Amino acid sequence: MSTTKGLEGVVATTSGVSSIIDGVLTYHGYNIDDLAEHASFEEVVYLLWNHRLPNREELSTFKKELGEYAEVPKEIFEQMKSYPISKVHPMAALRTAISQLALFDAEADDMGESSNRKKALKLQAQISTIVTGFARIRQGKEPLAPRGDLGYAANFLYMLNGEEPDEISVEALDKALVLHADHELNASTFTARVCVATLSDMYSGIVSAIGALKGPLHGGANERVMKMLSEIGEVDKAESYIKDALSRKVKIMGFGHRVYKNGDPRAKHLKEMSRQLTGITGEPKWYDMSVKIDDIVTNEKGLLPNVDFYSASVYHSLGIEHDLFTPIFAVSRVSGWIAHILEQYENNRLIRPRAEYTGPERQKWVPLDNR
Ligand SMILES: CC(=O)SCCNC(=O)CCNC(=O)[C@H](O)C(C)(C)COP(=O)(O)OP(=O)(O)OC[C@H]1O[C@@H](n2cnc3c(N)ncnc32)[C@H](O)[C@@H]1OP(=O)(O)O
Ligand SMILES: O=C([O-])CC(=O)C(=O)O
Repeated sequence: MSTTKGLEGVVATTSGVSSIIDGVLTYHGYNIDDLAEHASFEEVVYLLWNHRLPNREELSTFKKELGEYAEVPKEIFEQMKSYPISKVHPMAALRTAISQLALFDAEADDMGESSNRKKALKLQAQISTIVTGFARIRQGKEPLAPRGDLGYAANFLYMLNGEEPDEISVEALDKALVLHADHELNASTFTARVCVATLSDMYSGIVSAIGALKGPLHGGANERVMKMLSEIGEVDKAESYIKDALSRKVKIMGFGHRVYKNGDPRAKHLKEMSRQLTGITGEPKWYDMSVKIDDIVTNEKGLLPNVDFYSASVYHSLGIEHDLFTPIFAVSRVSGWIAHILEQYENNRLIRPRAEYTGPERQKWVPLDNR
């Protein structure tokens, strides 16, 4: 048996959802640069689930459906109020709430195609209500009912802040959601596929994926990037901070990637958004500091920023609390997880690789009293 640590380079499935070929990312064949420029998040979700772009009427129906399903059972919020809320990370709250959501869905274990499609809509619509509801509850406020007349990104910001967002914020969040929606067989998507390949239900797949996304080597990196920027505080302190961290072999969050060795194509879009938004908020130091760190890490280690690096200063500029960065990643990525779960169900086989045994052999049983 041969092993590849971390399954690097191992092709574990076929997929028609998204591709990374020669450093180019596509969702169902559409280049991420085109989608970032032209597509709304709802169009991207439709594309990922239906393998084609919607026409005007289909898009309008799809948006309406997302609006109709966005309300969550009141018990979800009642339960949140009983969490030890000051100590609960929003990703942990999200993981629990999505699991709880399944209890209120009579069709949770129905594997029929139309039932799965309905669950997909519910999950995509309700994850936004859950993340924003938790953010409000921990501030002592009541969650807000979703507004079906707003688009997905606008409704998220409305439910978070309690006021209609400005156009620039909506556009920025919408683009960030587009950029995070899917990414081939990343760790959380693989987790979701492994889970549902046992023919477990969609909610279980999403709960598993949230657990994987939460880790700092994956989606959890964006919050840590902002922690690092905040610790550095000023642009002229960046160089000594980063060089010191590198000399101590500390990983710089938001850099490096298992697949991209010549740069993550999403990073340039987020970099430009960071430049614009930090200019608008009058806090260009976050962008300047990020660029400085980018230069140092590239020069010192040859590592380039991934999607998590500039998204930190983008979300910060939108006034979003730092521990909500990864939940927002989940709000977007649930679309990709669902697309992969549907694809897995369509052509399923249990995912069960092997492990090369490295433990001791021929051990002799020792009775309890003799140990
Ligand atoms: C949405 C996403 O999930 S994007 C990724 C988000 N995660 C991060 O930003 C966390 C920081 N980055 C990392 O930890 C890694 O680059 C990962 C997890 C993204 C990729 O991991 P792998 O492909 O396993 O690369 P691996 O960790 O083996 O790194 C190879 C070498 O580069 C170094 N390296 C990789 N990333 C970094 C980093 N961010 N800072 C410093 N050194 C790094 C490693 O220490 C290792 O060095 P060594 O060979 O001297 O031991
Ligand atoms: O693909 C990966 O390994 C991580 C990543 O960039 C993502 O999930 O967006």
